Amino acid sequence: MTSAARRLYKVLVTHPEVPLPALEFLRQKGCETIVCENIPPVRSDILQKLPGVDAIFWASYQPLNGEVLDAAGSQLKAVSTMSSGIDYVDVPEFKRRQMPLGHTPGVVKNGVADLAIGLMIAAGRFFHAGRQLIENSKWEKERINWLMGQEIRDSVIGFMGFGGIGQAIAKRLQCWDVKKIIYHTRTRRENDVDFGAHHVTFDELLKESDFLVVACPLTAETKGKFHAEAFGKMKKNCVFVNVGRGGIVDQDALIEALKTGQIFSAGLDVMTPEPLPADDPLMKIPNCVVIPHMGTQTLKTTTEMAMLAANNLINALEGKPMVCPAY
Ligand SMILES: O=CC(=O)O
Repeated sequence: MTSAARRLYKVLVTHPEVPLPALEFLRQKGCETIVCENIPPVRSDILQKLPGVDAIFWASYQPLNGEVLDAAGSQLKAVSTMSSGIDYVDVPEFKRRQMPLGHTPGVVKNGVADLAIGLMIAAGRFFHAGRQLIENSKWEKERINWLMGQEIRDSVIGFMGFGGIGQAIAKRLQCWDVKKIIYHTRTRRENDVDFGAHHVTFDELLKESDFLVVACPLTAETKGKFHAEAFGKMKKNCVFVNVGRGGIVDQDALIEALKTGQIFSAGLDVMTPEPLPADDPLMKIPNCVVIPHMGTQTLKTTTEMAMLAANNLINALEGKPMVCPAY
């Protein structure tokens, strides 16, 4: 097909910071890109730019639902998020309309795994409490029994979820002299032997883990899964890390478990709400390390995510299956 005869697809990109290689790729493939200018994206602006587009590159955690699809119109052919988690997407509505939907799992695993290990260490070794003591001029001299943390060595590492992220963490831990790796998922992962990991029930996960890492998506099944009763079953030395989604945890119950010493400490990249207000009770707990949902925040990972989202769209526009369909 000559370039003159080639159909020019319009792609709305909802965020101006989408890495350039992805925009260049879309343009090379013959797409006109309409890039929203607001940071953070403004919904009314997105809705106003949507009519007539062929595809949507959704780089936002705002609800992606029927309103968006209606605003685009019947010529819309494909949507991809630039995220692994799609808890903000009305997937049943996409299914009902048979609208191709892509997302970007897989490529997020390395960035998130590095960060999860950082949180295991930061929470297990009281980075936040230590910093607070310095800030409050309470650095105690000549102490031995002070800020005593948990080591990863000789620990049972438990994963809630054992997909790409959990496995990337387990891979990194192979040289860490851990005692055992266990995980809970609905069904056993066939490749768990590659990581020396053992499938366990949810109760066993709670009762046996010295470090418990939440690395699963937020779904109807996982929502609020870590509640008071669950924290009550955990070991007192348990370091709880969440790189999944805040909604998987009953945050009040977590705060209580941390305050009462029911568990040892927590490291959270995700929480409720996001952004977390500075005066949230979570911020006042010394044995809790809180960081602002930055698991994928490296240039390498965000570029890979953007490229994957762009490839999802191009495939769908060319009538092929998306690289990573969300359903
Ligand atoms: O949280 C990050 C993602 O879902 O990609």
